[in-house]
Amino acid sequence: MIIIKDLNHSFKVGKKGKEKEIPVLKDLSLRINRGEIASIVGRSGSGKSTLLNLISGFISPTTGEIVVNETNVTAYSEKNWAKFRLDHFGFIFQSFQLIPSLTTFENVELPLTLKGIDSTERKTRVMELLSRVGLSDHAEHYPNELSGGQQQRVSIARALITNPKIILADEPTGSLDSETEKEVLALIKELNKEKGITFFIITHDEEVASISDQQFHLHDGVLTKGGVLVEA
Ligand SMILES: Nc1ncnc2c1ncn2[C@@H]1O[C@H](COP(=O)(O)OP(=O)(O)OP(=O)(O)O)[C@@H](O)[C@H]1O
Repeated sequence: MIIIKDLNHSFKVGKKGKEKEIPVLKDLSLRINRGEIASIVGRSGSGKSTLLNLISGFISPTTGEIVVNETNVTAYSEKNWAKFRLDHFGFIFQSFQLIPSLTTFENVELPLTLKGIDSTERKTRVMELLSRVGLSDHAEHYPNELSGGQQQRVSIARALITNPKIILADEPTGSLDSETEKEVLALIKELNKEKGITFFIITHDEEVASISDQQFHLHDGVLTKGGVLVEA
């Protein structure tokens, strides 16, 4: 579950001493319930990535509060965030962000290695998940030996391998043709149903938004659809 209360975010731009504050997110409140697919739709520059970066602690809000899975993370240090992120979130990106020098197996295995899981358990979990996303036969392939849709399946497996409760996805089908997009969206929907994972998806695309239980529209940093009054 993600709760955002009265969030404002400004960036400082310009030369030192002459900085200007540019407000990017304005009085934003929203609630994403456990197990739902929520999407945020908005034009380029509306503040979608900024919102995702705030929810995942890569930047801190100017004012307001962020609560993730019952934890108020607003004032978390980078050290706290690093652990929290690994325990609570999986990430999917438009450009897949697989490590080119690692095989499919190794890319999916990496978050488990970072968490200190032993190699026997890693192998079992990775192979189980590769089978679930239909890539058991491609475990030894490198990213450049896979199609775009297959690469996105690897990155979905990598996002799921630590059993996070929340997946944050930034334009997950933005690099895919429309057939492959449909397959990846169907997989996201199935995984959401099977595992009860919450998905928060940034998109330009109404097709992606259409698989969502809840849609937010962001326009120039203001929620024009889906904003709620969140109780203090
Ligand atoms: N680090 C930064 N410093 C200054 N301004 C920034 C920074 N990051 C983003 N911005 C500004 O904040 C606004 C929102 O950017 P953001 O990347 O959140 O939009 P977006 O909706 O994700 O766009 P896109 O769909 O193109 O990725 C833009 O005007 C951008 O120039």
